[in-house]
Amino acid sequence: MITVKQISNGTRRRKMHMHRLIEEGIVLMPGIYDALSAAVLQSLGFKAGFVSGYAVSASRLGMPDIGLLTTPEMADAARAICAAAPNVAFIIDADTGGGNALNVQRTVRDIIATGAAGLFLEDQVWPKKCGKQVIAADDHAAKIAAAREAIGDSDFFLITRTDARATAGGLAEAIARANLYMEAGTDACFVEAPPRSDDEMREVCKKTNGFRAANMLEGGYTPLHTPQELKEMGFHLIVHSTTAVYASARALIDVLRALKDEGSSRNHLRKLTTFEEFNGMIGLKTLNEIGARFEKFSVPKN
Ligand SMILES: C[C@@](O)(CC(=O)O)C(=O)O
Ligand SMILES: [Mg+2]
Repeated sequence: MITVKQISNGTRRRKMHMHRLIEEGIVLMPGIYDALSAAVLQSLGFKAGFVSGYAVSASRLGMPDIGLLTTPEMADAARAICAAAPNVAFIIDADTGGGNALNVQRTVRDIIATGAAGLFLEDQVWPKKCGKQVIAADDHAAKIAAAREAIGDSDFFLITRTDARATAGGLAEAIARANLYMEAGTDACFVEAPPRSDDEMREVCKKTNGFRAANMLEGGYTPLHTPQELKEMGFHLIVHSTTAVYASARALIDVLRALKDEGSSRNHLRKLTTFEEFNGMIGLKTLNEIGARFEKFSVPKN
């Protein structure tokens, strides 16, 4: 097992929250996209979650993930999400960080201020193109160094994603980039776009240094695996970026179609949460208790 000490270079010195979660076991991070999906995640006891650009773009803009969602919009979403589920460590999908090294530093500071535990920074050309293109490896390494500088002493975890697998350089280029980015100061790498077989996934783990993330994208090229299987391959973090947003869309389509067709929801109540379950999930009881304490409050008289 890789230890924090082994992957630390001179600029990263202390154990962060995410390092502790990794040491407890492989970290499963469902992708969520708003305060409600974050509250569901927390109510189920997840310790970590991923704020997916794909899902936030869909839920906030009703648009595909093609670079239309802006970095401040993502920070705003992250703020609401972190406030709704303070017990969960969230990694925010910061895409390319909004531009050059200066934009990246501003993005890092903005995202730290949301209360998030870390972010993803990818080497794609911005705005994203159909057919992936990546910026020069050294330019992205410079953005990582800039992000590391902005992180400073904050308890904040940096995951760098490379999309070079889908370009002419293929898997070898993606692996070389992942290792360069580790040298530049990232905490973990994520070779995306994607490892297309178990053999490629194992090769990524064998040939890259540091912590590794895998993305389990339903309907994608990468085979879907359990946490145990991914751990045995050598991964440390698992992102399920689309599971929750696809599940929500499925549930909405099914129940609203039934309502449209039948004019009533009465035959479909099992597909809905109950009033009690829903209120419990968003903390009504606790908030009522706090409210009641202050209703009875009076300043003690000497
Ligand atoms: C992880 C992702 O970036 C989707 C992807 O490109 O694989 C997201 O936004 O959830
Ligand atoms: Mg994304």
